[in-house]
Amino acid sequence: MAAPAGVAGLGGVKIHTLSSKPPYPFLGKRLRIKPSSDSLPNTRKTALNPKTCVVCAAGGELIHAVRDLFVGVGVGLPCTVMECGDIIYRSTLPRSNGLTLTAPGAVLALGALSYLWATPGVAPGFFDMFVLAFAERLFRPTYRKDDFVLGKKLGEGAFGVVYKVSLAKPSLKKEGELVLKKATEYGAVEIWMNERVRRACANSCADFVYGFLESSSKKGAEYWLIWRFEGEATLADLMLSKEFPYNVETLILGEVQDLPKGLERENKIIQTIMRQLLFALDGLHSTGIVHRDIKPQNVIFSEGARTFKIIDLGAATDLRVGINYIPKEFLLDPRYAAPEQYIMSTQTPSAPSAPVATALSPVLWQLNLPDRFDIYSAGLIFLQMAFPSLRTDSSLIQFNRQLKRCGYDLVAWRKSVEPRANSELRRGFELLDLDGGIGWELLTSMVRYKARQRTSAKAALAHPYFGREGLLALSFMQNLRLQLFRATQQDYGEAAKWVIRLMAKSGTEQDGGFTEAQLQELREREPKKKAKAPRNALASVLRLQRKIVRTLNESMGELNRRRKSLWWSRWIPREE
Ligand SMILES: Nc1ncnc2c1ncn2[C@@H]1O[C@H](COP(=O)(O)OP(=O)(O)OP(=O)(O)O)[C@@H](O)[C@H]1O
Repeated sequence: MAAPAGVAGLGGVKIHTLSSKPPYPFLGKRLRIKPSSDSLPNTRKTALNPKTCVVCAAGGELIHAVRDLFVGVGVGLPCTVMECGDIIYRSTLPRSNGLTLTAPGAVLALGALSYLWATPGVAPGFFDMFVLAFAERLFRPTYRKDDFVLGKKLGEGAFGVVYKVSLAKPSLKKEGELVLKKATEYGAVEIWMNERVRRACANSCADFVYGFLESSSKKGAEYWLIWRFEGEATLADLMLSKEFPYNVETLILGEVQDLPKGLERENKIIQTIMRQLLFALDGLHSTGIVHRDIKPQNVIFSEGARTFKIIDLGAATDLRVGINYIPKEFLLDPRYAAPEQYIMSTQTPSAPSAPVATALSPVLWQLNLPDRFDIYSAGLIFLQMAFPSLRTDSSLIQFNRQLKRCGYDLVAWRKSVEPRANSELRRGFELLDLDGGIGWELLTSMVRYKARQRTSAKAALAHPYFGREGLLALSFMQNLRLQLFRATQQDYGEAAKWVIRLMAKSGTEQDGGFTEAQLQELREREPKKKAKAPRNALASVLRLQRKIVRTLNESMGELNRRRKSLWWSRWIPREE
C-alpha cells in the first residue's frame, strides 16, 4: 500500500498530496482538512494547540532533519513521521513507529562510516584519545625518578642516553629489568608515540611502561621514558655476525638447529624476519604512525616474545592528529631514507589544530601515502639481509649512490652489477630468485622511486613470498592473491606500452592483428578529436586533484597562522 507522498502544514491546516489508489476516497486530490477539535482525543487537542505546535516544531525540527537525512532521504513519510493531526484518514493507515531505512540514507551512512574508519582512523582516534587514554591514565602504575637504580649504559644518541635500570623498591622487583631513556628534545613526542602504540598495537614496538617530565635535573628538564628490557641484540648486531641469519634462527626457535646450511634455509629465516618487521610496521601504519627511522639499529629482538620489535619512536609522526608532522623538516638517516626524504608533499603545510587534522587525516593520508617511506627503508633492510656485502655502512652508502645513478630502479641496478658480480653478490641474487623469484619481486615492489608505486605493509604481508611453499606449489588461493597483488602493483603506463608492443609483434594482416608499421600508421592517422576525450578527462581529474590539494593547503595554512602550542604535551605526566 502506498503512503501519502507529501504534506505541508499551514497553521492548523494540513495539505496532503496523495498518490495511491482506493480505499482512500481523496486519491489524487489535494485535500484541505480542518479537524474539529471536539472530535479529537486529548493528546491530539494538545498537538493542535498552536502554541504547543510551535514548541514541537522548534524542538522536533532538528531531530526530524537528522532523522530524515538517514532514514527518510527521498521518501516523504508525512503521516507516519509527523504527528499532523489527520485523524480521519490516518486511522486507516498502518501505524509505523519504527525507523525506515532508505537506500540513499544507507549509502550516506556507509560513506560516513567508511571515511571515519579509513586509515588513519578518525573515529578510533577520538575513542582512543577521550576514552582509552583516559582509562589507561586511571589504572596504570606511575613511577618517579627515585624509583630507579641506574645500570649499564646501553646507548647514546643525538637526543638522549639509554640505560639498563632496575626498580629500587624490593616490592617492585617483579617488574624485571627495565630500560630508561633520558631524553631532551623529542622526549615528549616519544612518550606520546609510545603511549599510542601501547594502546593500538602493543606488539609492534618495545613494551613501554611509563614516561614523565623530570625537572629537578641540573641539566634542565628531561623526559624519562621507561620500557621493559626486550633483549641484548638489535637486528644490526645480529646482521654484523658471520653467523647471520642462523643466529636469528636460534633465537626464534630457542635452540640450535642441526640441519645442513644452505640458501633455502637462509631464505626461510630472512622471510621470517621480514614478516615480523612488516607485521610491526603494519600495526604502526594502521594507526596512523609513520616511524621515519626504520633501520636495523632500531629493530630489537624481544627475547620474551621471540620476535622482532621496533624501537626509537623519537622521529615518528602521528598523522592521525598531526603530531611531530613538519613537512619541511626531517630527521632521517640518509642510509635508509627513501628518495623523497619528506613523508608528505612539501606543499602540505604543517598540521593544523588537532580536530581539523584528525578530520582531514584520511584525505591527507591517501594523497601522500606517507607509510611508503618506512617501506623503502624496510626494503633496504631486506636487501642487506640478502647481500652480506651491503651490510656495512660504507657499502650501503655506495649502493645508494649506484641506485641513484640507475634512477632508483632495482632492475636496472641488477643489470648493471650482475655481469661483473662476485660470488657473494651472485649468491644474494640466487637467494632472491628462489621459488620463481618471488623474493626479488617483493623486494622490487618495496624499493621504488615513487612512493605511490611502493607496496604497503599490509599488501606486502599478503605477498606469496610469505606463503610456506614455493611458487610451484602455490595453492589456488595463493595464486589468486599473487595475481591480485601483481595487478595492484602494475604501472599501467607500462602495461599500455606492453599491449601495444604485443599487438605489434603478434599481428599480421592475415590474422587481423596489427604490424608495427600499421600501428605507426594508426597513431598518425588517428583523428585528434578522438584522442582528446580521454586526455581531457585525465587532465580534468588532475586539475581537480591539484585544486583539492591547493584548497586543503590554503585552509590548513590559514589555521596554522594562529600560534599553536604543544597541546598534547598536557597528556604527559610531570614528576611532583
Ligand atoms: N626496550 C629495550 N630493550 C632493550 N634494549 C633497548 C630497548 N630500547 C633501547 N634499547 C637499547 O638502547 C639503544 C639505544 O636506544 P634508542 O635507539 O631508542 O636510543 P637513541 O638515543 O634514540 O639512539 P640513536 O639516536 O642512536 O637511535 C638501542 O640500540 C638498544 O640497544
